[in-house]
Amino acid sequence: MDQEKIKQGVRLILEGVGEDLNREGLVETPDRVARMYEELLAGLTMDGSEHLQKTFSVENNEMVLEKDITFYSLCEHHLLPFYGKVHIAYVPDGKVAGLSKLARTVEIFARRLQLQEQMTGQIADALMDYLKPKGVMVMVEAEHMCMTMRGIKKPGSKTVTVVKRGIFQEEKERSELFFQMLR
Ligand SMILES: Nc1nc2c(ncn2[C@@H]2O[C@H](COP(=O)(O)OP(=O)(O)OP(=O)(O)O)[C@@H](O)[C@H]2O)c(=O)[nH]1
Ligand SMILES: [Zn+2]
Repeated sequence: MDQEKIKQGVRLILEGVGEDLNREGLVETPDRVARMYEELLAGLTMDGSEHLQKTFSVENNEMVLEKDITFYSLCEHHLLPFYGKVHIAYVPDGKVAGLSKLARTVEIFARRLQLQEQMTGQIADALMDYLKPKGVMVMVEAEHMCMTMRGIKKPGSKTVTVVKRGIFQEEKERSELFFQMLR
C-alpha cells in the first residue's frame, strides 16, 4: 500500500472541506488515516487459502456451524463501514478446519473494499476450494453506514445475503437445518 499517496489524499480532502491542516488535532491525521487503511484493508494482500491449509481428520461428516462471527468491512461505493455477523456452515468430507480459521478467513475477505454479496460468495468459495467439504453455506447480516448515517438514512435496516455451495444446493433439508440452528 502506498502510504504517501493516502496521506496526500487525506490532506486534499481536509483542504477540500475547508479545514486548516495545521490545526493541532489535524496535524497527524493524514498519517493516522494512512495507518488505519493499512489495517482496515489488510485482506487485500492476503489469500483465501492462507488459513485453510492445516486440517484435522474426522470420521463423522456431520454439519459444523460457526455462527455470529463479527466482522467490519468497508463498502466500495462510499468507503463507509458495513458490519455485522457472518454465519458459516459446512459439511466436511473427512477433514475439518480449526474453528478459528473460519473467522480468520472471514477477516481476509472483510478487510477489503467490498460488496456484501461478493464477500459472502468469496468466503463460501474459499472454503469450497481449500477445505473441499461436501458443501458450504454462508449467511451475512449487516448494517451499512451508507444506508444509516447518510443518503436514505434508515438506521436499523439490515442486509442479509446467503450463498450455498455443494450439498446445500442439492439438499433443501440441509439449508433448513442451518436456518434452524441460527435461531
Ligand atoms: N448491492 C450492494 N449495494 C451496496 C452495498 N453497499 C452499498 N451499496 C449501495 O450502493 C449504491 C450506490 O448507488 P449510487 O446511486 O451509485 O450512489 P449514491 O447516489 O450515493 O446512492 P444512495 O445511497 O442511494 O444515495 C447504493 O444504493 C448503496 O446502498 C453492498 O454491499 N451491496
Ligand atoms: Zn455504501
